[in-house]
Amino acid sequence: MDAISTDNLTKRFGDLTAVDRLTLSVAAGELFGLVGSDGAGKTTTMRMLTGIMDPTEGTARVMGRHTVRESEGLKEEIGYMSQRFGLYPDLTVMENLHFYADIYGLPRRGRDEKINRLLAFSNLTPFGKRLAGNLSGGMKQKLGLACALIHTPKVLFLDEPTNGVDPVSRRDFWRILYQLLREGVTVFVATAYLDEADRCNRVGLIHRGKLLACDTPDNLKGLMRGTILEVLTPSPRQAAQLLRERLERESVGIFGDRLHVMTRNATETGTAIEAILRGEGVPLQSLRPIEPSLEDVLVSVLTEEAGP
Ligand SMILES: Nc1ncnc2c1ncn2[C@@H]1O[C@H](COP(=O)(O)OP(=O)(O)OP(=O)(O)O)[C@@H](O)[C@H]1O
Repeated sequence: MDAISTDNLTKRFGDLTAVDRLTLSVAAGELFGLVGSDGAGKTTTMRMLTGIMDPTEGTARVMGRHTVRESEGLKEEIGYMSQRFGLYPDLTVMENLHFYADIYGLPRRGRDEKINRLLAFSNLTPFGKRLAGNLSGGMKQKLGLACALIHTPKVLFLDEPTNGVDPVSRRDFWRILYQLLREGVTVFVATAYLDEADRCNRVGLIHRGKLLACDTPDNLKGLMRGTILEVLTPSPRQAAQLLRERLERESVGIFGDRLHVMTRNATETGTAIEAILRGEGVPLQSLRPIEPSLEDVLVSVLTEEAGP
């Protein structure tokens, strides 16, 4: 049985179609990433999958339960960490966990053991008595996760869980997610970070409510039509501006200190890049074709979607 399956799941707000005929399935034990920029429809999808919002059309099932007709039973099966997950800043870490244990009606017997296990699991044991409001961003995130796991859900929904969290805490958070996967939990994570998407078993690219592509990160990279040329120069911004002005069909992105130029004809574009930069006196340190990243794939899929 699939852990999650949707059939033409659609949500409209007036004239706006926030989620547009989304059909996908996620196998039990899978780590699935829903990737898209702000406003793409990730949160709305998640709200429908968790039974918080009814779809306008279409259906979804999670662990076999219909998200509208069986929303009560559904809540026992799932954990949901929303973007503004409800931690109580005036309660301690421990008290927050007890509060969620009460909400989910966890039996008294075994409750302390469960809470201690979750504290250890999320590396929060030394902070049990600290007020949640005084935790760092990364620790708040981990406490939110621990609260979402209090009733041992089979499917975990995470809406941009590491947004605004420092890179070390993000890595830590993902280590915890992998541990959950080993325990057989299915994880459905929405993210705008493409490096996080790369860690998922499968990824769905969503844009303006539509699922544009859905596959393993490697297969998605295989969708790229064309080549990425990596340009290394001490003046990436100036170079990007020049290349955007002069190259007609190619898209130019800045990735840290280097540029990615997406092209259908690597030889011709390579020669053009050299000539443009030389002509303007911009030094070129290196120019080479590279493997596309998921970010390149997203740009390429979106460019095609937008049309010529
Ligand atoms: N309750 C609502 N009423 C009207 N429009 C809404 C509502 N909720 C979301 N939208 C709109 O639906 C679209 C999709 O929003 P959604 O929050 O699902 O996107 P998202 O991919 O999760 O982005 P973000 O990361 O910014 O939350 C947006 O245009 C948003 O403005």
